[in-house]
Amino acid sequence: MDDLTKPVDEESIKVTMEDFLNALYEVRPAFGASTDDLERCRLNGVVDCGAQHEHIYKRTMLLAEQVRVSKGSPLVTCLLEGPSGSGKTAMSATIGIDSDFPYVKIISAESMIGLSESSKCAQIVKVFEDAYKSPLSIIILDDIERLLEYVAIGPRFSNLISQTLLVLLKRIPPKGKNVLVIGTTSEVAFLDSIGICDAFSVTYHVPKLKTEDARKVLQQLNVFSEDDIDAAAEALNDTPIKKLYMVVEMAAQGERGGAAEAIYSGKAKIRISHFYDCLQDMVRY
Ligand SMILES: Nc1ncnc2c1ncn2[C@@H]1O[C@H](COP(=O)(O)OP(=O)(O)OP(=O)(O)O)[C@@H](O)[C@H]1O
Repeated sequence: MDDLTKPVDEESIKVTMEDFLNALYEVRPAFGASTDDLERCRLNGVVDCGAQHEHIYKRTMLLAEQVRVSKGSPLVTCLLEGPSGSGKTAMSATIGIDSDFPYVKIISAESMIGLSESSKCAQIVKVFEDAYKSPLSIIILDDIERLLEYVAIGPRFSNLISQTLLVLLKRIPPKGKNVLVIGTTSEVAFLDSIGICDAFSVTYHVPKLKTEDARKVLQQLNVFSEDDIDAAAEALNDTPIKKLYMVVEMAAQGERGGAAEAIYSGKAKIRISHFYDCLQDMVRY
């Protein structure tokens, strides 16, 4: 409004349904399980990745159950460590969703990009403070080494964030508030060296897939013919689930591209020779 002497056009200052909806989506509640964030960590859905993954999932769900009924230990902390791409974040997100806890938040480096060290600390503390207001909470500290700004050369990391995490991992929540903290890392030796591993009550190793695990995943994806599935699984021995998805997706495009739809709808299958070629291309990714 440039000219304040003009009569007010009432139509233009009315709040419309569109304004209301925009505001509603803009203001995100601090509480509640952030299901969208969690779902984004498992865009491929969830497939059965074999016995070891299943075992860790069950054990961590038991910890969530322990937190739910606990009177005496309001804080349980669990570290999932393993090679990059082995499925640690997806598993934590699945536990966050399946636990049905009223407050589930994931703290990741992506959500704090560009922030200063002290702002990151403040944000991490805020998530814990919010959790202390809910009777049951899960906090996922994703890729702890990245939260700590760890660089292998040096090695360098943020001592401020590391000290903050150490305090939070040991701070007992207020009476009647129970918290499960799940941390993930692919740099367990580094976390051990700065005492963060010791701050967790339990640590589980999330491994790469073995031949039989890869076979299970490939069977569920249903993109190879029965004759080729064993050979493909054999070639994928000791592969992280992330790499398996990547190579299958590449191979599903076909040699000339455009084959993915037919393959994922079950009308065609991936040619094993093309699959080997794609795998070879990904010696390191
Ligand atoms: N059980 C599963 N079913 C289907 N897809 C999965 C499963 N586990 C992991 N994935 C997929 O594999 C990819 C890598 O998983 P994720 O990010 O959880 O690995 P990570 O171990 O946390 O990796 P990083 O250490 O690099 O963070 C993701 O795209 C995820 O969707």
